[in-house]
Amino acid sequence: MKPDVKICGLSTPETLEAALSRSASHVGFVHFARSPRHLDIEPMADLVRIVAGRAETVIVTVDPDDALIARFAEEVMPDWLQLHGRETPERLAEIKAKTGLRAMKALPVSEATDLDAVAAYRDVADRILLDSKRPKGSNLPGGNGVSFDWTLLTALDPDLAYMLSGGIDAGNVAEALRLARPAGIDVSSGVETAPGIKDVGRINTFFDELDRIASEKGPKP
Ligand SMILES: O=C(O)c1ccccc1N[C@@H]1O[C@H](COP(=O)(O)O)[C@@H](O)[C@H]1O
Repeated sequence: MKPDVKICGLSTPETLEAALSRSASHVGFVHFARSPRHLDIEPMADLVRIVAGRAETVIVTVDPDDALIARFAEEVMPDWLQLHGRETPERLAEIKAKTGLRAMKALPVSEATDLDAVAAYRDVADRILLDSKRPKGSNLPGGNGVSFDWTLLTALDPDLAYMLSGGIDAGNVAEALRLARPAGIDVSSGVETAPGIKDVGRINTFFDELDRIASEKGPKP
């Protein structure tokens, strides 16, 4: 089955259109002040309006308080909140109840035991996102463009439909899909020319590679 493809950290109408025209299943917008991809509520709402149902929309945020989640729900109206902080399973349930939005919980992975956290979240999160752990020296919990050892994921319950992120790009997505078999992949730095600068050419190259992978898997005459 074709994986979901989320292009994250979009901030311009041109790059958003590029992702939509190549049938991204999800498009993501970051609200985190320290991020080079940070968008305030109003510009984020403008981009979500452009999407107009052509893909699922995701706000990426970190430990949001109640006032912020209320603004997301009322002023941006995305389909999903991606929670990339230290939100507990209880807080996740509370955020879902307060907003009525679906929640994707990012869990940081660098070693096998990090996957133990999946059990606590899988019943409350609508999707688990397995991302690389923050590298030393970075002040961002995600969007660092680094990958982790995807062979660790072979130990996961095969029924877990998770998203994979962290340093995925056109050069390694075939290997990511082969080793990790995720239900979806999530890409940000891998389609940028510099942190926060998405590139239409790189977005197209990424989807070209996905098309190539799909054609290799297609039925042989
Ligand atoms: O992109 C950011 O700046 C960011 C900030 C705070 C939390 C998460 C963030 N990004 C998310 O991290 C993953 C992996 O990104 P990458 O492909 O390794 O650059 C992805 O979900 C981003 O949206």
